[in-house]
Amino acid sequence: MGTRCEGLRDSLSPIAYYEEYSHFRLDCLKIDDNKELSMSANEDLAKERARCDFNVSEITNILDGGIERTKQRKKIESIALSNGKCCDVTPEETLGPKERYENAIRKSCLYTKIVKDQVLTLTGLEVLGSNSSVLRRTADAFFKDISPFLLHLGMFVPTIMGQGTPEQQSYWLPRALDFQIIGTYAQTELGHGTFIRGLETTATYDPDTEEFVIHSPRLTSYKWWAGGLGKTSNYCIVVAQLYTQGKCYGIHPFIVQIRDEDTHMPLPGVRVGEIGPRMGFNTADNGFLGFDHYRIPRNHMLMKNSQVLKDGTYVKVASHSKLTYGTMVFVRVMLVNEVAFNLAKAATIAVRYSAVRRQSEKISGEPEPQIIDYVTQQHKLFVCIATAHALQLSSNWLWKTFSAVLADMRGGNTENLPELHALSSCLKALSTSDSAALIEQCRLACGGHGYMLSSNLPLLYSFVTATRTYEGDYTVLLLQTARFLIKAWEQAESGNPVTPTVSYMEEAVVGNKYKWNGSAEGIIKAAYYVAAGKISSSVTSIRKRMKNGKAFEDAWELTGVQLVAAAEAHCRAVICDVYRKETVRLTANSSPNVKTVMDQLNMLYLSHWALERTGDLLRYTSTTEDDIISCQQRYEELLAAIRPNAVGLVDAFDFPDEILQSTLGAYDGRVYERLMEEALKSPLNAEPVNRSFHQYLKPLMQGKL
Ligand SMILES: CCCCCCCC/C=C\CCCCCCCCCC(=O)SCCNC(=O)CCNC(=O)[C@H](O)C(C)(C)COP(=O)(O)OP(=O)(O)OC[C@H]1O[C@@H](n2cnc3c(N)ncnc32)[C@H](O)[C@@H]1OP(=O)(O)O
Ligand SMILES: Cc1cc2nc3c(=O)[nH]c(=O)nc-3n(C[C@H](O)[C@H](O)[C@H](O)COP(=O)(O)OP(=O)(O)OC[C@H]3O[C@@H](n4cnc5c(N)ncnc54)[C@H](O)[C@@H]3O)c2cc1C
Repeated sequence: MGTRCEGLRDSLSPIAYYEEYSHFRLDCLKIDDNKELSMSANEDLAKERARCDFNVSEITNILDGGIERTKQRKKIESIALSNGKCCDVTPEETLGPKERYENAIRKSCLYTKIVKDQVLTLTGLEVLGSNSSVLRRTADAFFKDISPFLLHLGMFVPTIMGQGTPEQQSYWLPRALDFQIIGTYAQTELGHGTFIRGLETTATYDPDTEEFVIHSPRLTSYKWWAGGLGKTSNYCIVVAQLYTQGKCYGIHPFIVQIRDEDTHMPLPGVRVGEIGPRMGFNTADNGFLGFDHYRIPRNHMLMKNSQVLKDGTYVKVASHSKLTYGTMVFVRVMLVNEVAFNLAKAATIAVRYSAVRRQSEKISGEPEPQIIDYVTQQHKLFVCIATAHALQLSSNWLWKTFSAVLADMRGGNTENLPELHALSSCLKALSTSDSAALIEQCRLACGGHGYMLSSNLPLLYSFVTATRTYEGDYTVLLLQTARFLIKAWEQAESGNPVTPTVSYMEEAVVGNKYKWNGSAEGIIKAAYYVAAGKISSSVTSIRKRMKNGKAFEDAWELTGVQLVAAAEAHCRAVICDVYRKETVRLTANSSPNVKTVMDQLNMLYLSHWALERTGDLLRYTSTTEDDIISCQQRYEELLAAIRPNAVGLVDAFDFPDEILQSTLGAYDGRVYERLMEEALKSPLNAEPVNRSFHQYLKPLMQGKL
């Protein structure tokens, strides 16, 4: 579909290509076969690029984290994409489930080999650290859906790094990084996903043989969901309840071999398979796994945070009881980046398409406008670009926070872990929820063609909507943040110091109402006051319920709706704040027009959320109706100001066509030609008459059924 993919079939024009594969003439489709489908780029998009008034690559560099990082990313992308083998001649989505999986494995091996042979030599292990988002982004040129290797690199390897002792790491990591073994992360069970203390798989230590006995006592204890588990992995991290010397010590991670390294057959005592079709992730062989008194060596328990000695003595090493949850915190941090990237893709597709698509008449008899010229379309799309920026910059900031807390923890200081947990939980919840909703908005903004799988918007949605659930459900994670906020509020009330991300509480506990001021800083402050107001209301409700005789747990449960809203408001204020500060910092030395357009996007995001939350502003601050009216007016002015630069802004995300994989979003804007080219690849078009005609239709139509 992209330029390099076309190279695969360079010698054939689209029509000749179709005829070659379809065995019948295109006149059946009433296309004049003397005319080639247009190969030239769309003129409207060319005009959009000509009118863009800022230097596109400057914004690309900002989003990448600097010019050197852009160069590095482009180098990695060009290595991976240069051989053209990433493309499928037959669209992935037209294959049956088995063929899709096999094709995904073929491409995963191909991509892995490119990474091992060419990318690693360039970057070293950095490719799995600060460059992992580049690796992830480039992988999308190979997979429209998900690679079965995602969990290997995304969770298996990070768990060994985060939970293994140095000896365990030096044994397992070289094998895993060289793909001599492939693993996944099997935590969730049929019966429990959220409440991990309730997991039922057991790991019982037997000092006589110095082994753990892994067992699934009942159906609900079967592991369920792990990506790459069904058919691909031969090892996995199993999270199980640890029993030793007759006592249960709670859940712990174990490395478990599930398949023979040579034959790939499941080992005796292991029952493993794939869980069946799902809304997305259909190339990721998500699996189930059960154990029948299956034995593993003692040193296969990951022992960085706690150990079982040879005689069965349990030793707690870690200074914080939740360090075993470390991989989840890491992945939540990574996911903010992941969804920012997917939203940027959707925005690129929808904005480019909206510049190409013409529909209706603004003024009777006048030429049909580009749909991007409707203010309602701008309202749907520009917030998507702004949110992609907001989440990308918040994700960089969160990554820095995560790295700092990790460094502290290496020195034994876990003081900042609760704040990191609260932040990563709410940022994961909001970023995934916002991105899923906005990707769907992009699909709707593309009308009927957005519904085509070849637009790539449905697949992007089905992937991103899952991120709202996995790695901690939206509501559940916001309730975790709420626990932290309520405690912080009580600290602030009693005059004790609070941590940086909740320092706004110190001023807000006094109870004054904030007077609205429409500047960026004013909106951010108002957002913090809304958060404080909601936290305060939640505290009041809990206290009232307890005064009326409820236990704390019941009062908390009954206040759940308010608590989720409070955590949401807190997180929104943090995103607004970080997005503003990072925009100002990162554009300090930018050219004036880049500064202006980045500021406009930032103001658009802030005004958008102020308008979305007018009820809250009226309730928790001294905002008046006139303030809301002027905010609305400013918002509409921003839509108009951003409009000429919209295509430039999505070009700045710098997605090669191979990564976008979209008929609607390709750089040259040949939307209609690409839609037809893809339609012609449908297996149903491979023959002029389908056999069902003879088998069913004809007998029905002739009354012979
Ligand atoms: C070829 C391909 C190339 C690809 C390139 C690869 C690059 C990879 C890059 C990135 C992509 C990554 C993609 C990965 C895909 C992942 C797929 C999905 C995987 C999964 O879903 S795995 C399963 C995840 N499961 C969950 O998240 C479960 C959610 N539940 C929980 O986390 C917990 O049960 C709970 C937090 C809800 C509750 O825990 P519980 O023990 O019951 O605790 P509480 O009693 O509620 O709280 C006690 C106390 O502890 C605090 N606390 C809880 N959790 C943490 C924590 N993690 N850290 C610190 N503190 C924690 C809690 O707040 C309480 O504190 P308090 O008492 O209030 O002070
Ligand atoms: C595509 C995909 C891939 C996945 N990959 C993996 C993987 O590789 N490895 C792995 O181990 N797992 C994986 N999972 C599982 C995933 O982590 C869980 O599904 C997720 O954590 C949610 O848990 P659950 O399914 O038990 O939902 P539930 O907890 O049953 O949630 C159902 C509803 O109940 C609500 N709820 C639950 N508890 C509470 C509460 N305390 N308070 C208020 N409301 C509550 C939730 O908000 C939700 O609305 C994957 C899931 C998906 C969809």
